[in-house]
Formats: sequence, C-alpha cells, structure tokens
Amino acid sequence: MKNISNGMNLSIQNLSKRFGEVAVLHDINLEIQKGEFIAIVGKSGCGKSTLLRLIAGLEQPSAGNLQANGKEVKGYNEQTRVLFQEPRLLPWKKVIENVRICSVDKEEETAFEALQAVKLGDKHNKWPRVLSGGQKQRVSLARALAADPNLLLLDEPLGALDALTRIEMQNLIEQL
Ligand SMILES: Nc1ncnc2c1ncn2[C@@H]1O[C@H](COP(=O)(O)OP(=O)(O)OP(=O)(O)O)[C@@H](O)[C@H]1O
Repeated sequence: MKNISNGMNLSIQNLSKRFGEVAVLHDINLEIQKGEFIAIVGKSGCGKSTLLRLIAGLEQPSAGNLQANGKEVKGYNEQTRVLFQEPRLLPWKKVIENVRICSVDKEEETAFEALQAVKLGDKHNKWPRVLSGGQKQRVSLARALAADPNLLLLDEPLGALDALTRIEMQNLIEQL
C-alpha cells in the first residue's frame, strides 16, 4: 500500500452550497497541501459534512471552485475515500471480503495487508456482526486504505466509540 501522505493538493475557492432556500456554506476558501492533516471544527449543523461531501465529489457546489491536484472536482473522485460515523460494512460479507470489495487490485493479499495495518489480521474470516464497534470502524478504515487513496476524509468516524477506543484509533490513524 502507498502511504496516504503521497497526498493531494486541494484548492477551494469561493465555495458555496445551498439546499433550496437553506444556505449552508458561504464563500469558503481553503488551500490544503499534500501530506497535510487538517481538522475542521464547528458546531452541529454548520456544514462540516457538506464540505467533506463536496470535496469527495458526492455533492455539487452551488458556486465556486474546487480543485484536486489542479483538476476541477467533477463527480466522485476515485482517489478519495470517506470514513463515515457508522462503519457501513456489508453484513452478508466476511471481513476480508468487505475490505477486498474496494481494494485497488481486488487481491486478497492487499485486503489482508490493510487489515494487518489496522491490527485486525486475525479477524479476516469473521462476520461483521461479531466485531465490536471499534473493530468494525477499523475494518472500515482498512477498506479505505486498501483502495490506496490519496485523500482520506474522516467524517467523525470515531464519534460513536468509547473514549479509550477513540484514543487508540486516533493514534492508529495518525501513525498511518
Ligand atoms: N441533502 C440535504 N438536503 C437539505 N439540507 C441538507 C442536506 N444535507 C445537509 N443539509 C443541511 O445542511 C446543514 C449542514 O449539515 P451538515 O451535515 O453538513 O452539518 P455538520 O456540521 O456536519 O453537522 P453535525 O456536526 O451535526 O454532523 C444542516 O442544516 C442540514 O440540515
């Protein structure tokens, strides 16, 4: 697997987003360089998830410009992966298959390496339902890593975890 810090330059200029009458983001400007680790903080409902969805190409801006490595983001960007608050695993697929489904080459070995990176190599043959909440989120992280992303967007993926597991996962993500 590549290191995520191979990264992506992001340039956000005068970005705005409305949902009908509701103006959620207004005139956002942000430059993010390859390898940077950025946290976006704000009160509930201020538009953090919307900004991440725009960066991932899952939403279209109402105005403004968004560029990834100098190219306008138009639709979902294959080099980007998003981790959501919930793990979003497929319950009818074993752990390794959940990871493999998104891996860059669909090889079992790549999926297994990603599981080892999140210290879950020994759970590869388990069903998602027998894992703890933190373990499920680690599988979700492995699935994102196996896709060899240049940009990893974390939309409060640790919010539902207990404090100790959250600290462990924060450290793991920082190392990766
Ligand atoms: N698809 C949508 N259609 C209409 N309104 C939406 C849509 N998605 C988000 N919104 C509205 O946009 C605003 C920002 O939502 P968003 O989820 O981006 O906030 P947030 O900062 O991530 O909140 P939280 O911290 O609570 O997760 C909210 O008022 C929300 O209701």
